[in-house]
Amino acid sequence: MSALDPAPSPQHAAVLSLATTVAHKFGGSSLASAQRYAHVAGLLRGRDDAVQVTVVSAMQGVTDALIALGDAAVAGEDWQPHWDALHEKHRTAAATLLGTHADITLAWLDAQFQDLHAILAALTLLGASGEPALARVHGLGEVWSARLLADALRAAGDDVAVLDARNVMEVGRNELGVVVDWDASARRLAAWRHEHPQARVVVTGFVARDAKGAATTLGRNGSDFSGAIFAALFEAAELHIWTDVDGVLSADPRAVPDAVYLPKLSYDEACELAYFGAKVIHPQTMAPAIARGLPIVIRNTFNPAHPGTRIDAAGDTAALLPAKGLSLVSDLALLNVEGSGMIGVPGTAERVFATLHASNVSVVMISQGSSEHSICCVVRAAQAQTGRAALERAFAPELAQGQIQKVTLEAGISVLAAVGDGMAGTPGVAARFLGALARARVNLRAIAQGASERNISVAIAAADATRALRAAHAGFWLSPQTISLGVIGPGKVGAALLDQIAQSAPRLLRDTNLDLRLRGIADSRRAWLGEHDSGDWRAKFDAATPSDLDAFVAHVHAAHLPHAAILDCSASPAVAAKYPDWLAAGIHVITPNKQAGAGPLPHYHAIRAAAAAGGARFRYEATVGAGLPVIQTLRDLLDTGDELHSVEGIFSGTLAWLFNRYDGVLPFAQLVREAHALGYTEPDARDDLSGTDVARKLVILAREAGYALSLDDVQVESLIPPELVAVSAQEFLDRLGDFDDAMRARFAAAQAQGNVLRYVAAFDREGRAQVGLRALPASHAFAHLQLTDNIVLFSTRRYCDNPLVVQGPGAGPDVTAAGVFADLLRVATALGARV
Ligand SMILES: NC(=O)C1=CN([C@@H]2O[C@H](COP(=O)(O)OP(=O)(O)OC[C@H]3O[C@@H](n4cnc5c(N)ncnc54)[C@H](OP(=O)(O)O)[C@@H]3O)[C@@H](O)[C@H]2O)C=CC1
Ligand SMILES: N[C@@H](CC=O)C(=O)O
Repeated sequence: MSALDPAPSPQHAAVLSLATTVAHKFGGSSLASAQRYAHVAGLLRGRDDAVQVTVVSAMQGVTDALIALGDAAVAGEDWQPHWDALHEKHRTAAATLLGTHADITLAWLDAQFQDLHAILAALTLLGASGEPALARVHGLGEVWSARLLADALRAAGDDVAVLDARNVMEVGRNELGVVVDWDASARRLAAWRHEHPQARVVVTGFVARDAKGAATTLGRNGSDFSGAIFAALFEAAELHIWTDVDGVLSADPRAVPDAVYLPKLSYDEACELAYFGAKVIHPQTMAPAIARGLPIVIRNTFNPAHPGTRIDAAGDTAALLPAKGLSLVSDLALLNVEGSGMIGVPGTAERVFATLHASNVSVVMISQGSSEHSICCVVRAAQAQTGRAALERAFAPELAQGQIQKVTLEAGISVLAAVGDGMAGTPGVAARFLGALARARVNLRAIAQGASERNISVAIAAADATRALRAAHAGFWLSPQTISLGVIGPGKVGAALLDQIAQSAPRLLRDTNLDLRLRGIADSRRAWLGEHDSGDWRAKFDAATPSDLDAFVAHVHAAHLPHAAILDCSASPAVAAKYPDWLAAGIHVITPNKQAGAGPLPHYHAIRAAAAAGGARFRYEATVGAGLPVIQTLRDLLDTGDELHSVEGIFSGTLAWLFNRYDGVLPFAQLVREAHALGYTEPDARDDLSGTDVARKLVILAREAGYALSLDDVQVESLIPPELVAVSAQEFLDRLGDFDDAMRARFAAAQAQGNVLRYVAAFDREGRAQVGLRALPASHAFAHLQLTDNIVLFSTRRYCDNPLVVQGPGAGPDVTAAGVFADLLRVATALGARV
């Protein structure tokens, strides 16, 4: 075995090798003040480890202060005030922590600071040539920290040994970083242990010695590495890394507030997540633990009752979901070398990466298609220009010859990675990951998956990063599928919809993992914009402020949320005119407003085209038959290859209700007013009585069946007296009673023939469309409807002898809102929610 072998040899492990030896490592945030040292001491004393080895970082901020002191000394700047401050900080901490037991520690600290003073004075004279002394300075924080913690334990009555790692841990360096000389370190530890057999040992993190015995450090985050090394040297049963979080989360909680805590990870998963910025120890620091199969537990110093995240070889064998977590690296750039001269030529990849290596550019991700036409890699943004310049120099002859067409650099890149042992060998994981990103309209610049199948990484625009992270997190069911909702028109239908959402949202979140997040409500004059839908929407809307529709939609379509939907419950053509833009931007549109489905044909086509191109959904089931599945039934017939022969029925809840109730005695106008009050009519009841609303529904169905029908093509019988066509909606209701005689006469004539009056719509395959009042025999199916019942008869090639019938209540705020809500849930299902 070489002296610099990465794994500790068991025969040279420390003399005390007990299954109950537990190593602990506390970082600077756990040791930020006297109170925290006291807390850590109490935590350690509360454990029943047979042998307890505790590796400590410097007090929070001290290593940075020591580096600054050393730099100031080398630069010949005045370091004395900073030395004073650091000295005072430690004296104060010691005095507060130890109280009446502080004297000896204070004297020791004073001597330590005098030594530091002498080194700094020497560095001031030596300047840049004082590198070894600098390393000594940088590691002093751990020496002081170990003494403070040990003295706190001693003050409480414990027998504690302090191990200065500079006397034991011997390291060298190679191109990949620090290499431990396990044999030498183990020999020294055995000798030290012989002199210090205590069951409690406090060890300085971060610092070590080189082969010549000079002080050195393990570099940034070196204390974690120290923890793993000493856990291995002491042959501990476990290493507990104490930090300020409960454990590892499935994603950065700042970007994904719903990130979940992961109780178990395998070493491989921890390495993948750690590299991508999750709050885990650095992969390199885990190497000694991995080599020995030593479990690492990430724990929270401030919540020691929490079990934390356990990292070991097995990981979470009971995990049900394939992906454990998502991580994101930002501040990256994409370098691409592209050219037909690269195809089939061996050595190009070697040249690309050798060039980047020679320029000290670290490669984060690599992707090459099998055509070999281009090789792209992701690098740190700060190194990107250097990398591109180096590649252009290296490939200058090929660029000049045209064998390589270009070397490009694209800034503003992030890499998102899905990580999990369960991804390996599980078909569909990539589809789920990439599908979630596609539905959130995230464009992928490059993709990489290694043969371990444990990590799939995608390079994306940094601007999409948070949205992508949340979409993928929800796509793997690690967090709820979130849809940002904006409701336009909190009138009768809109209010009912808002009430239904408020009532159902908690259950949907709990049972189906769907997070319907109401973030805006607008009418024609004002809007409430917010972040979350908890609380009474009416109270929120009472506080609405003047707003325009564009600002409202921009808020709802937040970049950080994966999906957005506008629920338009107005009857406004101006709002419907915006649908193509919204759909093109990826916003789903769900509406009972017929102005789009039955509006001008070019506009209708623009809506369809925008939805098809952008991938956003346009759902408008509630426009025909309110909550009844009319459009969906027609779609199902056609999608399965049937042909529409005709459609006929009663499409107006208002008119159905009016003619079901009208008996020639009750004033017709009174019934119209009642229908309006009950919320059956359109905002302007003339839309119903004029037949326009029915004609719109017929146009919507005809268009669904593939006919380019417009409202002008429909033969419409209006029930509006000509005198009331141009008056206001209210005046119409007020004066309609003046014209009751005409309706009474019509009713009497029908009744005399044994008929009933029904307002009927009909369309046939020749494109003939008409709506109007008909006198039908009392035996007719349309004569036996109840209340607001609609009835729609589809005659098709399959349903030719007997039509397919959809029947039920076709108007009213509650049923209409339910139809809109059901459309929203269908969209959510298409987005991956388990509704
Ligand atoms: N009632 C029913 O049974 C059915 C209704 N529908 C459809 O549902 C929709 C709503 O009907 P209903 O709730 O009865 O109507 P209401 O008149 O009760 O509500 C309409 C809402 O839209 C708002 N609104 C109007 N114009 C605009 C605009 N330009 N921008 C933003 N908001 C606007 C209104 O607010 P304000 O004017 O104060 O700004 C009001 O809040 C209609 O399209 C209707 O055809 C569909 C099927 C059945
Ligand atoms: N006013 C309409 C409402 C539904 O579209 C009707 O009465 O049917």
